[in-house]
Amino acid sequence: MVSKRTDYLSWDEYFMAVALLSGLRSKDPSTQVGACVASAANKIIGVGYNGFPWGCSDDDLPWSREGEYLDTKYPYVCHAELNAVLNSTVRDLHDCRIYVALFPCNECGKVIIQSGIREIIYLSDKYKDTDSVRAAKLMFAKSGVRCRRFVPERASVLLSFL
Ligand SMILES: Nc1ccn([C@H]2C[C@H](O)[C@@H](COP(=O)(O)O)O2)c(=O)n1
Ligand SMILES: [Zn+2]
Repeated sequence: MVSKRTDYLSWDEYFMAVALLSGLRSKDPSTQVGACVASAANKIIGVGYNGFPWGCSDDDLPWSREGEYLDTKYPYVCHAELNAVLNSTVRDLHDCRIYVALFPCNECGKVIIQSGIREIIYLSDKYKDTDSVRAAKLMFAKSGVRCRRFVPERASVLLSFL
């Protein structure tokens, strides 16, 4: 009898890989973030990546990190989590989880909580010492939104077009 494959992706690996793949669409030169919303039944409900809003050309607005606030990307860029929630095929995200490459900021934290998402699975927490992430964690704790770090059991997932 032929046995089934054993090295298939776990649900966590699958949704995190989709999040990371989505992040490859980002034009941000320094940090590319992708996010994937999954339902309790393990269906993909929405994906997103960080980028400028509709109608705001990637070539017109600044991608700088430093300088006058209005000359940086920060006031303009939509975060991956916001886009994943807004791109969702259903409006009610109760009991969904979101996979994201980078721990959510406070603004996305509010969106995640209000959408009904119950769990955040993140890869990096590189901005953990910022007030934004501290505020997000405080809100998640109060709202009962669980947060857990994705602990990889394999170093990479290979995609090949050849
Ligand atoms: N959870 C997050 C955090 C950040 N982003 C976006 C916002 C920017 O485009 C970029 C961060 O840029 P950096 O300050 O590292 O140059 O990542 C996001 O989508 N989700
Ligand atoms: Zn954010």
